[in-house]
Amino acid sequence: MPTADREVATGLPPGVAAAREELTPMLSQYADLCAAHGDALVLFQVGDFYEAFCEAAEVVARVCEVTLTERSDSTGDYPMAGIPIDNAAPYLESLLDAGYRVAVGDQVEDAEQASGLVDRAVTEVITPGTVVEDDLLEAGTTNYVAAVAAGADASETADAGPEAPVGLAAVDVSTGECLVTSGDRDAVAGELDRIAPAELIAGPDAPAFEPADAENGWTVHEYSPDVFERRAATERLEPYLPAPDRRFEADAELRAAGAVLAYAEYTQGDDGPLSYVTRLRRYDPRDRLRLDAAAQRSLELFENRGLGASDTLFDVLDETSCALGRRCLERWLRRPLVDADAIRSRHDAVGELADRTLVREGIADALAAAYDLERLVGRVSRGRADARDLRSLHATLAVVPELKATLAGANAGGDAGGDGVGDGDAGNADRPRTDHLRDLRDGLDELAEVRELIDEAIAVNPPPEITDGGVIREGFDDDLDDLRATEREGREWVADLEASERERTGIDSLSVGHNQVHGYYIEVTDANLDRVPDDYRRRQTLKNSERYYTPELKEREEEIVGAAERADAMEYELFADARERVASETERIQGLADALAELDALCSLATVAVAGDYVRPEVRDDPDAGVEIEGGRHPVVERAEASFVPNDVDLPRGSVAVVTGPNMSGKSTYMRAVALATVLAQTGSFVPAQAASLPVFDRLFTRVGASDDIAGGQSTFMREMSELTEILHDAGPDSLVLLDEVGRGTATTDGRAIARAAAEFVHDELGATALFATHYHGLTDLAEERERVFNLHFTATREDGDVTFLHRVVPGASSSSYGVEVAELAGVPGPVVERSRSLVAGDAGDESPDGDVETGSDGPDASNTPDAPDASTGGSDTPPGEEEEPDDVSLREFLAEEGAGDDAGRGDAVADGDAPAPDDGSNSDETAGDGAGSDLANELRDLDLARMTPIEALNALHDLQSRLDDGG
Ligand SMILES: Nc1ncnc2c1ncn2[C@@H]1O[C@H](COP(=O)(O)OP(=O)(O)OP(=O)(O)O)[C@@H](O)[C@H]1O
Repeated sequence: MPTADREVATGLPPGVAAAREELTPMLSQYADLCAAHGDALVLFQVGDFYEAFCEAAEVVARVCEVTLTERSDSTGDYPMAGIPIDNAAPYLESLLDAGYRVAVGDQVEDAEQASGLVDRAVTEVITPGTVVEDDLLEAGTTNYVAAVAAGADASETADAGPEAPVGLAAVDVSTGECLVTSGDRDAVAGELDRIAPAELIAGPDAPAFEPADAENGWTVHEYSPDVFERRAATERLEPYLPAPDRRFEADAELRAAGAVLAYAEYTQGDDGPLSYVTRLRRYDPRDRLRLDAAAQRSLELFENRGLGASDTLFDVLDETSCALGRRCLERWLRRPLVDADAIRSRHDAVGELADRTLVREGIADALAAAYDLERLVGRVSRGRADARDLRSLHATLAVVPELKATLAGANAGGDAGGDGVGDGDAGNADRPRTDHLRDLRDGLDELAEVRELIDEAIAVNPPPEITDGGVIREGFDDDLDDLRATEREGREWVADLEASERERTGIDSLSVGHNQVHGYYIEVTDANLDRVPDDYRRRQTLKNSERYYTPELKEREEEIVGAAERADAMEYELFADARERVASETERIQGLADALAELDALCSLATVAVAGDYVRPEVRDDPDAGVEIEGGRHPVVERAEASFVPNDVDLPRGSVAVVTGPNMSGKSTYMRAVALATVLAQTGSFVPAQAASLPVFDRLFTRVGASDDIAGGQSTFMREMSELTEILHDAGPDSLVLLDEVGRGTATTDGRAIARAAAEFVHDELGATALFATHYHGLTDLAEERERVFNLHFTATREDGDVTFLHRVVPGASSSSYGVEVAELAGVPGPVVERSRSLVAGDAGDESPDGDVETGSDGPDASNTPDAPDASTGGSDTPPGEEEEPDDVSLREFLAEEGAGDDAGRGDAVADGDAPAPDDGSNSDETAGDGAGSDLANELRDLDLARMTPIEALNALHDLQSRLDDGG
């Protein structure tokens, strides 16, 4: 979240306020704008610069790193700082990053035409959530401002608790997209996480919503509470949709929608309704797979947390050709579907595009020429588009006939063979294969009249300015052509003048020129002045020459200048008129933008499916359907791992798979791969597997190891527990739950008890389908006690002390965590590793022999699969919570963790395998040795590792180790 630079208040700078009586007219105008925009920093146009004065100037100078100058006038001396208008974007970005809203005070009349002070007005308030400038917006992303509002009985809402309805509305001011929904506090919090607005304005009685990720979250801004009033909101919405009070289910929705549009209008210069906001889409969060911020983060959908490969799922999926498609794909991935037919329909289209290589490539090539239609049409209807924008719009419209033809080819082609992908362009039947693509093709609006209008009206390579002429194409308007012809002929006449005057006067060095101040002139050197004709009038005297004009030249000049000026003005009018005519088709252009975006997103999914060898999942909407995947892979990790090992998944509905195995063996990767397959399938994508049959889940929960906050100690555990709380409250039979190392943020005994109780609750009470990775091997005996709990584990082999991870999942429970080996692999110093080994040996006795653990006597019982749930497990015999963990296990836990990094070591499991650890006290003393060693052992025992940060623990360990080396 931007750090608001709040040392100096926005609005009227104190220095300007103090001198209010003595201000010059210009500063007085500045003061008025500041006073009217008390929540913003006003940038005030003075010629080619945006200026700020007094304390505001100091802010601009500091934040934008520009020079602070001093201005003197009748007001006195005061600071001033400015940024160039031509290159304002980076400076505006710095101000936004520093937490400011910027009110742009533009000159709104031509300085040359103004009699006296130039009129200025705030034309736009730039805020993080409402920027529309391309330079400040990332291509292909959405940028929302959102509003949250309480319902009609607002005064009661604050006390009404978390169940009271909250309205949420979000608008992307650059494209006009507007979403409206409502739900209880938790549902709205989840939606906010998903929408990820850049800015949030909250109604007077709305609950406070904090972003889950403070770094990338939204800025909360205060805004006038009046706009949240029911009547004000209704009036605000009327220009956007008829009878708004009847269109919204919840009163809170109406208020949120009215408020967010009030704010959006305010930031766009308060010029009335935003004509390009043509659709307010109401939706119910339950119509989409609910993925809260924790799930989005832990599955690394959009943000890489540096735990594995460097990409995100979105990076893997994004093969889009244009910004429209990229934004659409992002929306899809943030909001996967829950309607099985809609999912299948997307799969149909992806399948067809995957099969038709030439068609797919043709579409991708065509779309690569498409500009960001949504943002273009936004600029057109805001009256901000220039001639180049209209040309970009034309280039994008020109793509449509080509796309239609290409798609016609797709539909005319035959079936290339089942659900396999990338089978080529075989066959020639003339029946459309998928309704989805056929509908898309039929819906592509060519907007031929708009395309023709732009083509006829706008010059092919227009200049950036629309006021200086050159933007209207010749032949579009006869009057304009006449004026341009007059101008051209005049210039040609002037061009010929030099030769004719030389001939007439006999002065070979005579020249004809032009400058801004004096216009056209005839220049004669002093040596030839005696030959100057009588009709020459002196215009200017230079050092060695004189400049003249003739009455005819003057007349011609006036003709040229007059024609040029009138032509420029006329061009502007013609341009504005053309722009308005295009703007009147905003809704159709937005419809086309939607279709192009969808086509691009589908093509992207198809390209990824072919390149990544994905398969179309069977989507089952019967309530008993479970997850069945053959040869499943993790779509992101497989790109970084040259030899990724595919694994099968057989997770019946409502079952809980307890996944054990060594550190680094692939447990988390496996569990995430299952969740990602669900997300991909419900997004409409194929999945990385040989075969997959998947149910439609309505919510996906993740609670993944407390590994990302190493200094957090207690608070990390608190967060872990509050995430767990949410799952245990909200998950149900249609939820998929991933629990990864629940309980590891606290002391082993407590953690283990919590893990077990949570697993039991998920199974007994929630009936959710769950994967539960743990190093608490005792949990595996749940499989014996609960009908739908079964064990899976990951294998490793150990030869000559070297551990090899096979990354292969097999039924049954695991025996060892290999925490010490992982610590060694990670480079923990030899003496510490050796000492750990001897401690492990002391604990485990002879029960964890070296060698292949997969098939050894302490290996898992392969029969304990969902098909054979009654088989025995390899888990501990002692129920968790009842067994006192030997104290030195905590040391090993720490060693493994420190050594293997965040995702690796969870060493508690070393003593937690099949073989129960020997009883505590005596063993610890024994392994620690006599004398100094036993003192050290006592000190070790007394360390309260659960309350230490890893760094503190490492220091303590280092100290003990040095004393051991020194003989105590
Ligand atoms: N199926 C696989 N094929 C190849 N490599 C894999 C596979 N699964 C995981 N890996 C590799 O092993 C690493 C560790 O995997 P992962 O984090 O899933 O292990 P883990 O068992 O959850 O570890 P820990 O218990 O220490 O958290 C991954 O980063 C990846 O590089």
